[in-house]
Amino acid sequence: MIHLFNVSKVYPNGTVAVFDINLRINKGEFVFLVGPSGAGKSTLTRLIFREQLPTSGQIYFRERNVLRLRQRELLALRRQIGMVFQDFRLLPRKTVFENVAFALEVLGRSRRVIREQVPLALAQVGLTGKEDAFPAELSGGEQQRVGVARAIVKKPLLILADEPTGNLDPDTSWELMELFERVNRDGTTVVIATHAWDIVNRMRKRVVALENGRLVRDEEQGSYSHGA
Ligand SMILES: Nc1ncnc2c1ncn2[C@@H]1O[C@H](COP(=O)(O)OP(=O)(O)OP(=O)(O)O)[C@@H](O)[C@H]1O
Repeated sequence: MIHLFNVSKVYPNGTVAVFDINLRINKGEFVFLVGPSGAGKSTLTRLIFREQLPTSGQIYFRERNVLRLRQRELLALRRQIGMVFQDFRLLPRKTVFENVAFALEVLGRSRRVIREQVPLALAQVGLTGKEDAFPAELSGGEQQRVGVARAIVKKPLLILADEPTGNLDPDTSWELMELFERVNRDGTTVVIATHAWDIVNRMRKRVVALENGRLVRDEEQGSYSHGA
């Protein structure tokens, strides 16, 4: 599904954020992208979402070269990827329902589809009954579940989460991981950038480790040592 060939990213200030990465992620996989702060995890997720362009190398999403997409194809790519962020990025003046609905509105979905799909997504993340609440009225864990509902409501092929538990306590983090696991069991590919080593070690999933922008380890049922 995702294929990176010799991908490097050098920011304009000269920082080499990602260096010569080769990586293949297949449909249906659950992958943790780990590494210390500054290792290049966020940059890699931004490259896959094509929010950033690599300085060199090639990136394919479903056999399409994402560097050669026209505007329409770029929108199609983003429709197939649900992003989840550390800081939730909810719209504060919109309710839970409206936040999730917005993801479909920007895709031009009809009101009928929105009325049908938003409650389903909210039920999937366990937020039925919270439709009319505003983000500030929710706990961090609930806000992140809205973030996940917003990502899954588009029925993406891939969920790309950047440090999704960074603002959550351990119990809430676990609940979120169980949610990602359920989404993955239903067939969605899940890639999570994190330095939550305790969660990674308990989940026993594929672990791709970055250090100083380099891919240093790629293991099935991998682990991540504390402080690494
Ligand atoms: N827009 C930018 N301009 C210049 N340098 C950047 C930019 N974004 C990131 N960097 C640098 O690139 C390197 C990789 O950063 P990145 O955010 O990808 O790492 P990370 O592994 O996600 O870190 P963290 O866990 O702290 O989020 C770091 O040295 C960072 O300072």
